Amino acid sequence: MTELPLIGDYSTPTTPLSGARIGVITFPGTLDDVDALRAVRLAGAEPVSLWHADADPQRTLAGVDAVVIPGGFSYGDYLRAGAIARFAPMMDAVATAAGGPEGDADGLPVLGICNGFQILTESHLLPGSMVKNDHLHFICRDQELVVESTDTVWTRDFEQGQTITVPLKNQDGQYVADETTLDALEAEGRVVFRYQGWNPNGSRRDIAGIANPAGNVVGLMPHPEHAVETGFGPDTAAGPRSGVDGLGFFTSVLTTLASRGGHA
Ligand SMILES: NC(=O)CC[C@H](N)C(=O)O
Repeated sequence: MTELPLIGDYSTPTTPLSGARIGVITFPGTLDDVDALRAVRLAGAEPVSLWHADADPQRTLAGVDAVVIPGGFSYGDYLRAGAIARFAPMMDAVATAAGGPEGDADGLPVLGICNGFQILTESHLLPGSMVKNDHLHFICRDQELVVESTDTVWTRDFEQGQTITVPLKNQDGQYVADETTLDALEAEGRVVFRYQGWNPNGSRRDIAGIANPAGNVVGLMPHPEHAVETGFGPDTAAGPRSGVDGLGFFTSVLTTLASRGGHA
């Protein structure tokens, strides 16, 4: 029987280190930071834990090449999911390093997963908003997504039109925006993922994930960091829990960083 690495041990050296350092922000109420750190390590980068209330966030961010804002219930989802976390000192520094709402193709790559996506919309780094699922229930399932855009730093290792399967688990997963914003997202190729087969939460135009104008900031509701390791991902034809489609997010950013010609 194949021996599996320990859950929670995100430092297990299964892949050579690329030299890149990728930070994962923890807020009070974050749940998925350890899985995100492990995904970073499995993709071949050095995982770096970041604290939301870091006393010198600019300096800390200068030491990482990219940032993941993970899932969970930051501040208990009080007020609205992500609405309090957006005021964290680390988020101010992330907004600046990422280039503000327009972004910066050479700026800090930022991936917001689920609660991280909610924090990015609340921070106005991505347009629109997340509201309660239309059926008003928490949902937890493996979800098929279509990759609509590979023109972002987090999706370039995928193929346009590719179907991937990653877990989805949330209560506030319905993506909403006004028609003008939705039309602009479509026209600018910034709809990065759409739900396939079934819209699990009533999201406008089946949108599961979007990018900022520069493509360095991406947010999505499903959880790629839970589909990076055989034995723990979604079921596939290759066997139970064998899905590793989420790994492409983390290798994509490494491809981007390598093409920039260096790391922090
Ligand atoms: N897994 C998550 O990050 C989901 C939590 C999120 N706050 C929600 O809408 O339920």
